[in-house]
Amino acid sequence: MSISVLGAGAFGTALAISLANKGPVTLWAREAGDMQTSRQNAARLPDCRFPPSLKVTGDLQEAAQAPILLIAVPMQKLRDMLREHAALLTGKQLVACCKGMEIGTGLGPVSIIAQEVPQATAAILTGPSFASDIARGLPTALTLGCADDTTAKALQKALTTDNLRLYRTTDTIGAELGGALKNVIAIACGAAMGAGLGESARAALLTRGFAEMKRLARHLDAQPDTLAGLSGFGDLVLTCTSAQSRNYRLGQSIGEGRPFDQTITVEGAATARAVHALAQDSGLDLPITAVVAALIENRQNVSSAMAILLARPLKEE
Ligand SMILES: NC(=O)C1=CN([C@@H]2O[C@H](COP(=O)(O)OP(=O)(O)OC[C@H]3O[C@@H](n4cnc5c(N)ncnc54)[C@H](O)[C@@H]3O)[C@@H](O)[C@H]2O)C=CC1
Ligand SMILES: O=C(CO)COP(=O)(O)O
Repeated sequence: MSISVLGAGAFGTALAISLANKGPVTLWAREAGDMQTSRQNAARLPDCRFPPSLKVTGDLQEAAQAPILLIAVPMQKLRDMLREHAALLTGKQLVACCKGMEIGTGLGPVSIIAQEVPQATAAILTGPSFASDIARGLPTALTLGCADDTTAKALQKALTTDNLRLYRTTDTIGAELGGALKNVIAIACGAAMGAGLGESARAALLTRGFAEMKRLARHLDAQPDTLAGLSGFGDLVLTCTSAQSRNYRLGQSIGEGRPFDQTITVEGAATARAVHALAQDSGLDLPITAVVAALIENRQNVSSAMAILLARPLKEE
């Protein structure tokens, strides 16, 4: 079954390379020209050559011929992209590969697909994976979420490769929450490390951040167990401990008081604000998310944020 990837950033390109080692793949890029001639994505994934079975196109109509379309654009761009191209995407299996919650609605990618392309089947691919690891063929395990288990099984089979092992779940809300929220906690961990607060502080933030993730999952009727899987615990561990992560690096730069390149995709910054607003509306206690939103908006610095967390009432774990 042919597959296309829509969005040719680091992750879309990496997935296209990996899947093209198994069968034909089309990668849709808004600016396809350079990649078509150089057979690599020099800007996002330098030195990862495209296999011959990977076709790059600037024509979405051509890419949208495939029944399975992986969508790898940044979360806050997803709704506009779907809306603009809804006619081409209708009836397809749309697999969101982005991680985050939308500012203004607090919704994740599966819900947004359902709203914008109601005649499509919505799924999500998420979990611990750096684009360069996938592109280089290093072993990686991810979660495929789709509400319909029969489709989930078919997508799991279609998207598994020799190096990319997929587990599946029908809990799409849990799967998308895991990928979205780990980025917020990674910013907190990076900030603590950047400010020199130490690895014990990072372990505390990671663990209490995980408690927050499960709290929000319960509130949104997701299964807290999903958060203990690859999307959630797995991605939290990866992103909170590696300077390969852009979210972690943004946190580090906040902790060190350095500016950060605004052109880099850092999903956790918008997601912190989206989730903090959702928590405020529903009276949910998400203290780490609240201080990350405050750090992003320059309403707190790392030492005042840490003081807020440490001064909270003592409670049962
Ligand atoms: N880079 C990574 O290691 C991983 C990234 N992801 C997720 O993948 C998503 C994309 O991230 P990256 O590829 O890393 O970002 P990126 O910044 O490398 O690339 C984003 C791409 O989206 C394209 N784009 C933006 N708006 C578009 C639109 N309306 N139509 C078509 N294309 C559009 C841009 O041209 C760019 O090529 C994010 O949600 C991220 O969390 C998930 C796992 C790993
Ligand atoms: O999602 C990722 C790893 O699973 C990539 O993390 P960053 O977006 O923080 O680089």
